Amino acid sequence: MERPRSEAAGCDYINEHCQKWHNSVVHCQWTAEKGRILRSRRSFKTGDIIFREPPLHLVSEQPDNELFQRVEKICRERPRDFIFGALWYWAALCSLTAAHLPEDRRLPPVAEDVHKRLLLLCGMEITAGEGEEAREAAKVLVQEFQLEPRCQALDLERVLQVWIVNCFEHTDEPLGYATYFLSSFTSHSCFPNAVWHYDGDDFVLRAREDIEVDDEVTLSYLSEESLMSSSTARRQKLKASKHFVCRCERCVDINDPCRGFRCPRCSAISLQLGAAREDEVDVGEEEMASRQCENCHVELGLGQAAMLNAEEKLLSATCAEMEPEMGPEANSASLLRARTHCPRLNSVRQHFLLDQAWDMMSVLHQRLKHSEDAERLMRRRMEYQALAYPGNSAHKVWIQEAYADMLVRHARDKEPKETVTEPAAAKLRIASGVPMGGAALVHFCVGMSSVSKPASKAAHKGASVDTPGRRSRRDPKRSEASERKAASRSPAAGGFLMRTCLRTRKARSFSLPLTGEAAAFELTAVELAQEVLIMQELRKSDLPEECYKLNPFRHCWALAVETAFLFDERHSTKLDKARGLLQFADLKGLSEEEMLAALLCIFTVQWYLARGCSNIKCHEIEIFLRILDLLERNDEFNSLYDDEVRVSGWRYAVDEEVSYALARSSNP
Ligand SMILES: C[S@@+](CC[C@H](N)C(=O)[O-])C[C@H]1O[C@@H](n2cnc3c(N)ncnc32)[C@H](O)[C@@H]1O
Repeated sequence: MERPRSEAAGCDYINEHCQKWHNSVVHCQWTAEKGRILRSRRSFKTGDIIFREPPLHLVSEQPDNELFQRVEKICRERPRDFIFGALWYWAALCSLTAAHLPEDRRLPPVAEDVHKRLLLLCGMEITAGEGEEAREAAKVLVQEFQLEPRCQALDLERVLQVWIVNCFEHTDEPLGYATYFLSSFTSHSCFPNAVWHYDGDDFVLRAREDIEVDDEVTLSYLSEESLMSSSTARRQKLKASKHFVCRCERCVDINDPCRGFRCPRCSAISLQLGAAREDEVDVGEEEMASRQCENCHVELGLGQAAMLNAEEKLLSATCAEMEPEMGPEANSASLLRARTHCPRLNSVRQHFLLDQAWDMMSVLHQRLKHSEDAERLMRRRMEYQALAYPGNSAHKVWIQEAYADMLVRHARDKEPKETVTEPAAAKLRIASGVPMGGAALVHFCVGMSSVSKPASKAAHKGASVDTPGRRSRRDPKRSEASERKAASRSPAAGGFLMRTCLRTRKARSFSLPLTGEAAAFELTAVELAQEVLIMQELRKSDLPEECYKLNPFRHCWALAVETAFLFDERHSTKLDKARGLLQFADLKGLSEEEMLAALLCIFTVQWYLARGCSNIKCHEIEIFLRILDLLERNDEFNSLYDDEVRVSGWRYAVDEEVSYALARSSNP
């Protein structure tokens, strides 16, 4: 009798595993469209941890190991057969069981159950069929390491495929790869409701949007930037790298807000002419000709379709032409050409290629000191992106940050530097919608900490944009560390640095219980203080000299000033409080870390409240209250203040503001 599909696909085993280790928070299910998927068994709020799991298997380069050296040598000598880096093959060799290995066991074996779970990742139990054959590389390695008769080339080929499809880059030096079990059954979506990050070795999956019971849990295999491109472009990318056609809700929508065209007949912007349908990875001219504009309902026709295609190609060529000129030595010839071409593109509208062109054009404009043009293009990018992607997006925030930085830079170019003080700069940032350089922290420290900022095209031509690759076949030569280094040199790298720190050293700080159980609260004042130190780094270049004079809290002071300006009407009170805190710390020897931490929290919460953000129930408030707890218990601190400004007074004020903001957000 044929086994039920779910059992054949290992779903029963996966669900038992999930019950044992993850309290059945998700349920694995077989679907004809996507294979095994995970459905949520409970609801999650944005930022909540869905589950965390340790690696199933970790493998690193071992430059001193003679066996690893042999693999490296073979890779060097036979590049046609060994198309991946040596670590991929080493990982496969290190994934065999004792039963596969020769008696001498010089290769480290894995336990039987680890091997079984590794094979399940690729659905080997389902797919391994007759006619399956190992490739040359596996055959060569089996011979080289004398693995036969215990291990056949096909056995090695299978574990190699497991690594290729399911690998996460884990460490930089030495380069190390990891596989995870449950996480590997999460489907991709171009509108994902989850996001992952590391916490030490653990893989942590968090809600990126609110998730309801029975919702499928998805994450993005594409970079944040790629999520801004058209359904056809996204599908092409996934097809090329992961060999499947995406059927997520954005890809199957008959509207594609990333590939809009102006209808040649009625002039309205149509989002349907270029949207992918069914399993299309491309919408050819003929297919487009048969499409109707959703506004005038007239079929496009071949002639008009050819014109739209020609315009799109011209735009694509213009982008390609500009890209090589984005390095530091760039001249403005490509800008002149782009400026000539782009206005001719009357029909390409609400289109991701335009967004890319504006990106490069704004950088070039900036270099030529055409500040108004540069700003205008950034605003158009923000408009495009607001429509293009419907949810939380790190990419949107990066662009806003870059725009805010640009406004400040331009103001300082125009006026004597000292007149654009930090408070004035803060005001400019407010106008841009992102008042503080660390806005990405506020929005994304929970949900988006796994997402790297792509290196600026202008500063780092050719830097990878699809990072970090979930299951990506990354070029192992380009380590994450080198990308990070490159990106940190770019002008708008602040958010990136911050996220990188969160992801690598500090992810733990943000694994806060959003439910409010103080016992499980893991954040320490020192960890928060580290955050402030990162902020200091980001801000050094921006701060006016006088801010630095207030040693030892100079950067915090500048932050205080800036924050105070976010609350114009309460300016003096906040400033006084900040000053009081600093004096207190200075005189009474409260640890610098605690003070810095308190300040950061206060500012973050204030910022949040000022924006009337409906999400305020989340961790910022908890951090703040926790710090207040610390301070409240400190009698010396309290004795310095009269009743009005005592910590308990602050707590009361925060409670009030929280209720007010909550009421406002539910009653706009
Ligand atoms: C890492 S696996 C996820 C688990 C997989 N469903 C399984 O059963 O092993 C990635 C594979 O899942 C399927 N998949 C994931 N997301 C998909 C999507 N949005 N549309 C179609 N197929 C998808 C594709 O077959 C893809 O190669």
